[in-house]
Amino acid sequence: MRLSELAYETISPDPQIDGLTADSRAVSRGFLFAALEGVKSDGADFIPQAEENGAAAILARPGVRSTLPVIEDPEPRRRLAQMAARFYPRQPEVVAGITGTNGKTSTARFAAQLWTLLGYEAGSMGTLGAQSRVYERPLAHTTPEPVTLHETLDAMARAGVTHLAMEASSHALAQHRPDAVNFRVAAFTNITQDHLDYHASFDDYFAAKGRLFSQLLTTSGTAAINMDGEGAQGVVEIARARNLPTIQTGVKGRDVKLLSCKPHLGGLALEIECNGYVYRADPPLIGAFQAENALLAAGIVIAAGAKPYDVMLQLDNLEGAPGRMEYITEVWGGGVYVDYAHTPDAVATALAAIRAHAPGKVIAIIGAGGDRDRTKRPLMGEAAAKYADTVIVADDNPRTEDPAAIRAELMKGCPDAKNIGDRAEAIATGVAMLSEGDVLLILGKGHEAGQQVGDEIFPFDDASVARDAASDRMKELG
Ligand SMILES: CC(=O)N[C@H]1[C@@H](OP(=O)(O)OP(=O)(O)OC[C@H]2O[C@@H](n3ccc(=O)[nH]c3=O)[C@H](O)[C@@H]2O)O[C@H](CO)[C@@H](O)[C@@H]1O[C@H](C)C(=O)N[C@@H](C)C(=O)N[C@H](CCC(=O)O)C(=O)O
Ligand SMILES: Nc1ncnc2c1ncn2[C@@H]1O[C@H](COP(=O)(O)OP(=O)(O)OP(=O)(O)O)[C@@H](O)[C@H]1O
Ligand SMILES: N[C@H](CCC[C@H](N)C(=O)O)C(=O)O
Ligand SMILES: [Mg+2]
Repeated sequence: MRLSELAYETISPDPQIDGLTADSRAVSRGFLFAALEGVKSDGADFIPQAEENGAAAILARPGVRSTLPVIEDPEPRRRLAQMAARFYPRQPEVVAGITGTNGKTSTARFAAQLWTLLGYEAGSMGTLGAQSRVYERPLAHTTPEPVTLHETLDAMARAGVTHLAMEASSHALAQHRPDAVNFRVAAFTNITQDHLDYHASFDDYFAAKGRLFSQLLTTSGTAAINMDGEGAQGVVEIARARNLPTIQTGVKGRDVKLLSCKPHLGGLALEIECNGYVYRADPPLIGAFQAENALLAAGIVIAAGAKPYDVMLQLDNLEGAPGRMEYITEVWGGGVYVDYAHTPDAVATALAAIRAHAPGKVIAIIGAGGDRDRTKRPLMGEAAAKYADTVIVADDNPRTEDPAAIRAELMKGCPDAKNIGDRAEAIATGVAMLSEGDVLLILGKGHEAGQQVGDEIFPFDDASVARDAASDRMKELG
């Protein structure tokens, strides 16, 4: 493709472009290099390296110099997204974007499952990677940077995926990563505190999420909104200002209304009103909050054109996402579960929810990642102290921070907690406390397969460590 076709402007000379990237280290001969200002460095400083690696053109903010043809744009991130979408032009026919602090991954998986059950070739993209029956790819980000994003969308569409549910993280929305995706549906789970290390204020955080509805959702699109989620009203207002139809779900929902939710040992007994009819469903999902995500997923699928009746009949068949309230093993009549709660609201929600599935004590392991929002740590500790009978504070991806200091910040909210940095030891300690009817809920890492210390990632999987600890404990008990 010529630079002029990629950039949609007349330019001379007009070189052939064979690829594009925002990382000078990934530049090959014939590539366009997008020089972007980041948090740590300025991509413009790497133009000489890109030139040396054989770049054919540069995209940069006005005033940046190079010996190569330069496409100047005051919003180079958005322009890169548009170029990536031209370079990798295919997208699944229906793409639903899902934003919110908690529940994106679960909702994306549920929507993809519902579409698949209805006979569509469907997929999901997000924290668990790009997944579908016909195409899979691991991803480093929940919402990848635009080149990887459009390469993946293109590959999925070529493989036959027609319906895709993808997570849109607030970082991605603030950085215009998904700006060139054709969103037919935009969905909102909730907004509570997270990522205040990156967004200057809570209002900024909401504004980033709001972009999905105010700017990225197409004018013929529909907003699906979990009305029980914090912040839902703000999203309804954005949709109203654009005259966009909404599908409102949840107890407070108008279109897919939750009449009752009764958690039992193996799942959730739901009563739902939709389109004038009442439906009963009993999906094997743990945690009443999963009903919000399941109904929002139903709202997405209905917004994309499926018949409400067909969708409602499939809710029984939903399966939880890996690492989200996932049952792992049993010890002495007590259950061990793994969950991905890493915000104050998620810790509170997950622990409150597990009670309904646990007649005995609730033991929680919590941790908080390094190089992330520090102000959420004591609040996570407080939530754990409030909703669990016993709390153990353990390490969770300390990254470049001092793990003991992170734990001390968590402990401010739960001073009576046990402080056990080593995560395997913390899990073994939790397992040893279990008796009949109790639950150990290991929070924060969910599906993750590693513990990041400094720049190194050591293999670590909560589920398999818990299984080993449980089998050791059972041997010990004879
Ligand atoms: C805060 C954030 O989102 N940072 C992302 C951002 O980094 P940055 O702006 O700091 O980049 P930088 O290091 O300053 O570099 C600026 C530019 O120079 C380029 N560069 C840099 C060095 C070099 O030698 N050559 C070069 O060209 C970089 O590629 C970049 O384009 O751009 C980088 C390149 O695309 C990303 O890898 C990086 O993600 C970091 C690693 C990250 O951890 N991001 C997380 C917080 C994130 O995005 N998370 C959300 C989900 C969060 C959630 O919902 O829970 C996600 O969608 O995954
Ligand atoms: N609707 C909800 N309301 C409150 N908490 C929820 C909800 N759904 C999920 N959670 C909690 O949030 C955790 C993360 O869920 P999930 O992975 O689906 O969210 P996410 O938004 O994709 O998170 P991330 O931003 O890390 O990708 C769950 O493990 C659970 O503890
Ligand atoms: N997407 C989230 C994941 C957090 C998971 C937790 N295990 C941590 O490392 O903080 C983030 O990057 O903030
Ligand atoms: Mg996610």
